[in-house]
Amino acid sequence: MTPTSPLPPVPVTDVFGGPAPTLRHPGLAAWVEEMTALTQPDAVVWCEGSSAEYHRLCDQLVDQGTFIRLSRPNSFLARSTPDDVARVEGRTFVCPEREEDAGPSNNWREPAAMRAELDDRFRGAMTGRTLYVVPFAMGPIGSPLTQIGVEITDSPYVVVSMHLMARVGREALDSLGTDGEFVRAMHSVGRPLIAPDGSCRPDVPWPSHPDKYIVHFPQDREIWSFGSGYGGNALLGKKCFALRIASAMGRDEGWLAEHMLLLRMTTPDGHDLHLAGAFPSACGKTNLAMIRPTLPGWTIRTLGDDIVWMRPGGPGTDGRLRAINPEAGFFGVAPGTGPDSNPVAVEMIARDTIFTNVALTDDGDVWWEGLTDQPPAHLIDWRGQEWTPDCDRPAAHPNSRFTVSVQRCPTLDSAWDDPAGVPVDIVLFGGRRATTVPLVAEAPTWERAVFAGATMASERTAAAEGTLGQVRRDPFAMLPFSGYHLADHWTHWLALGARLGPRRPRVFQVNWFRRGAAGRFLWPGFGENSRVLAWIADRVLDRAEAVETPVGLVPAPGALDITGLDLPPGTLDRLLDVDLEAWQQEVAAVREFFAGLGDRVPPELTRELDALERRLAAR
Ligand SMILES: Nc1nc2c(ncn2[C@@H]2O[C@H](COP(=O)(O)OP(=O)(O)OP(=O)(O)O)[C@@H](O)[C@H]2O)c(=O)[nH]1
Ligand SMILES: O=C([O-])CC(=O)C(=O)O
Ligand SMILES: [Mn+2]
Repeated sequence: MTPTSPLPPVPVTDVFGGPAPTLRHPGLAAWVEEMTALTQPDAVVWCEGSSAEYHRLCDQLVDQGTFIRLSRPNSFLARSTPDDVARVEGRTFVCPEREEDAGPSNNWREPAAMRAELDDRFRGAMTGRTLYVVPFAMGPIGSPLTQIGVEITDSPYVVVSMHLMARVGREALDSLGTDGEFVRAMHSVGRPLIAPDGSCRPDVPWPSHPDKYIVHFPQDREIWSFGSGYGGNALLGKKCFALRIASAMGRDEGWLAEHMLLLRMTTPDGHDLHLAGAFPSACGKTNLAMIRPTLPGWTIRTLGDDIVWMRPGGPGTDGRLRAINPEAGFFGVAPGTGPDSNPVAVEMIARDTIFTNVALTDDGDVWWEGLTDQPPAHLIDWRGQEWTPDCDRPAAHPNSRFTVSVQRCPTLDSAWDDPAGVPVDIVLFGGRRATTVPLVAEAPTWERAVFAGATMASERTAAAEGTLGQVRRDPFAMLPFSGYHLADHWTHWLALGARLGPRRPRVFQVNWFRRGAAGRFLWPGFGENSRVLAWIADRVLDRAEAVETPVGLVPAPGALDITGLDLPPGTLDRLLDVDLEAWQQEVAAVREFFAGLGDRVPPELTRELDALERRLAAR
């Protein structure tokens, strides 16, 4: 090695070149210094989360070609490179000390070996760039459920996205005090502007690196993300912290971090019920969270669309599960979002929104499949290429997204920022299944509820790399997001149910995606899902009829309100049908799945599987 002269001091400022905030937390200061020495940026900028900071960085992103300013107010389009459009599950690692604690669903490496590899990747990774320090809170400041994180990143796109998705800045920093605990979230796009031979190279609109690493050390509450600028890989408050790290914290501390939407529904006679629903990626959480009910008299208010943290209420509460949405923004799927399917979202994203990988119209606005029935005659597609309707390719990437603050949501519930959270009355498990799973079924016991969550399966979507349409087991919609062994997660749910006793939420399985012979969806979905929610609410309020099936309680004839729906005769029967042969195959698939998880599967769930098999045989 050639001897190196000591590095010149790196300027440390705020985003305008003014003084950085005075820091009272020596542990945080030391970590930032250590990361600066490792990655060798030209400058260090501390973020305070102000709107002036947001606008400054957006202007900078426009200047450097990452953002295109749109005609809708204060909105921007970013186009990623074609190899950086979704989460990379194959390059995502969960690295506790012992491999068996990560479980077979997670990629694992021995932590010291992984740290050495990351050290190599991050050494000098930010040369020529600015290192941003982004303190953020997940959850309302001052809530017992809230956790603090600090993301270090060399991507201003990530900084502005974090502004929208989390509570960034001063308050988060202050709530750390002098020695508060925080999650260390280290991110680099992995494209230094000074090559190893010392030569400079120009920046590109979407810097990234072909070898990506999304690494979690749950025991150290630490995340290292390298090579990607895409949402789930780079906005580290979201999947990495609020699900993978937080689920491990919850296991240790008796709470839950789940891939769920959160809403409040009010019945026509004024009952308020809170619902938390787990659906895999791109299976309808955002849509359900913002549903505009077609049934008269029902109101839905939005609390969250992707992540819920919940714990049994502490002293002075009613002992039920209390839930918060730890995020402060929505990172939603664009395709399929239109005035008919999700009018609330369409209104929400009319301004102040960052779009990624959608198409650009000739008048400087955005378009994607499903926004309008007829596509515009000419577009620039998500790759920046000319597009006309006769092109044989989508104009927007199937996983193109909008990023927007919750404040823009027209149906936002007033309690979304309540430090106490909301009580959970109902838990929903949903998936995308063309066959087998009925439109709705209630789990009659807690064991059967946990069994329903543990055996969820769904067709693969564009939200992650992989083959679309293939059915895979996705327990609790957490397969790609659990920070520990999946089967331990089920044990945790069983224990929590025992602790809650009669204050447990009621649990229902739903499937909006069952298809008929012609391959078309049998159920109209979207706003019409309010009919299913109404039956669920009335079950909880003890005023809706159900009939038993081997797979749970389904609406009795006439109990699900379908008045005014244009359903061909027999459709509801097919939607609620329990196909014995399909369920026998399901039992076999679950048995194989359980076998792959070894002896960590709780015996309660193996007993439930046997019981299901017996109920099917008895039919
Ligand atoms: N047929 C049908 N499609 C739906 C329904 N709800 C949502 N979708 C479609 O499913 C896709 C994903 O919906 P989202 O609500 O964005 O899914 P999500 O679970 O929030 O996705 P992530 O943000 O990846 O976690 C969109 O293309 C929707 O149009 C429904 O009730 N019926
Ligand atoms: O995390 C992401 O990239 C988007 C998302 O919500 C999911 O995939 O569930
Ligand atoms: Mn999601």
